[in-house]
Amino acid sequence: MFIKKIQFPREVHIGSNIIDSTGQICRDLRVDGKIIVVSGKNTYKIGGKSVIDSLESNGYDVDRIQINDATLNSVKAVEEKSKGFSLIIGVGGGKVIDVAKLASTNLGIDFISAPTTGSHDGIASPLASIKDSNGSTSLKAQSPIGVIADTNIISSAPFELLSSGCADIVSNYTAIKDWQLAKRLQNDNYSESAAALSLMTAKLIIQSADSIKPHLEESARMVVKSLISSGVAISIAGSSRPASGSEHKFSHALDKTTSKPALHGHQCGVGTILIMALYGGNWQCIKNALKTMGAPVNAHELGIDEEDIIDALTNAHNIRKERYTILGDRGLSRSAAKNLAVKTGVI
Ligand SMILES: NC(=O)C1=CN([C@@H]2O[C@H](COP(=O)(O)OP(=O)(O)OC[C@H]3O[C@@H](n4cnc5c(N)ncnc54)[C@H](OP(=O)(O)O)[C@@H]3O)[C@@H](O)[C@H]2O)C=CC1
Ligand SMILES: O=C(CO)COP(=O)(O)O
Ligand SMILES: [Zn+2]
Repeated sequence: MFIKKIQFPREVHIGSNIIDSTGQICRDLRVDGKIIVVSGKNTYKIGGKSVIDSLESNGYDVDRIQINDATLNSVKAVEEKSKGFSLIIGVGGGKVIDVAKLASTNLGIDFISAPTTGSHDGIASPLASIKDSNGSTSLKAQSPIGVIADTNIISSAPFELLSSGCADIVSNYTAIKDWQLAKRLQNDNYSESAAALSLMTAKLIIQSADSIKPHLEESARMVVKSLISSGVAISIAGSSRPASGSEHKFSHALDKTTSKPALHGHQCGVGTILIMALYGGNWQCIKNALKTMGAPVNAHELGIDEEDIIDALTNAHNIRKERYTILGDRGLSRSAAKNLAVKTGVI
């Protein structure tokens, strides 16, 4: 019998200074036992410390661990330190949330996601993107039991982090095209509702591009809600397919090739321009929307060498070969990649 399991967060809290209510939220969620807080070097000071203060003032026994990258080594380190704890809270960007999410899954304990940026759509999703020698692997994990998104912290972060989240959502456009193609050519599992939610979220963010402004809590709130909704689409699908296609393969390939990668969402945004052009779609509309949101639209704005863009385009099909996309099994030739990048103004 075919059984499908879909997990969603039980509670989502979005608001100004909501991070200071973490302890009470954990009490309301009936969290019992010791809690460990995972954060990064910057995000400990930005949010981790407030989370710990709030938990301690609500009587919790708390410890913390800092991680620097989203690798299996970091996941192992968190697992080692979290034995005997009943909940992991990830306070940070995508890297921290993915590591905390996967470690909690492996230990069989609960997880709360406390994003300090609106930079990626893994905030509420049940998947973790882990960096490895293949570039990146999307691993099944669990959804958070709760999301605590402090709009004061998120809107105070550098604006590029928020525009990166917007671009990560815009990339749903080409992700869905690839998913539909894989359904037609490979009979891949496809969910109409996940695809519709993912596409609607991308359309809404493009329609609202004008109102996404730096340091405005209302903008942060809108982007976070969209990121959560994109994460829900991922939950329904049970895979990142509604939010990750060949434009993401391009970004993961860039992470491998370039010495100084740009933000995940920004790379995916530029990938979306390129892949939309490959589909013969309205790439100019994608480009204009990204510009309006303040996201990069070319190699120069990404701070990446033009040659690295071509390398990533020609290597992208080798990332996650099992995931069928318009890049097919052979990918782009160097000359085709160059033509595409020149045509779209990416180089
Ligand atoms: N699981 C999923 O479904 C998804 C996962 N991802 C993954 O997420 C990652 C990308 O996330 P992203 O957030 O861009 O990258 P990072 O987590 O690497 O964060 C980028 C930088 O921003 C810093 N930072 C975070 N919050 C703030 C803040 N409020 N103010 C100032 N600096 C801050 C971080 O500090 P610090 O050093 O403290 O961490 C880090 O240096 C990728 O690994 C990607 O693959 C993306 C989409 C979906
Ligand atoms: O980045 C993601 C969705 O935005 C997750 O996708 P991946 O499966 O490509 O890591
Ligand atoms: Zn992404």
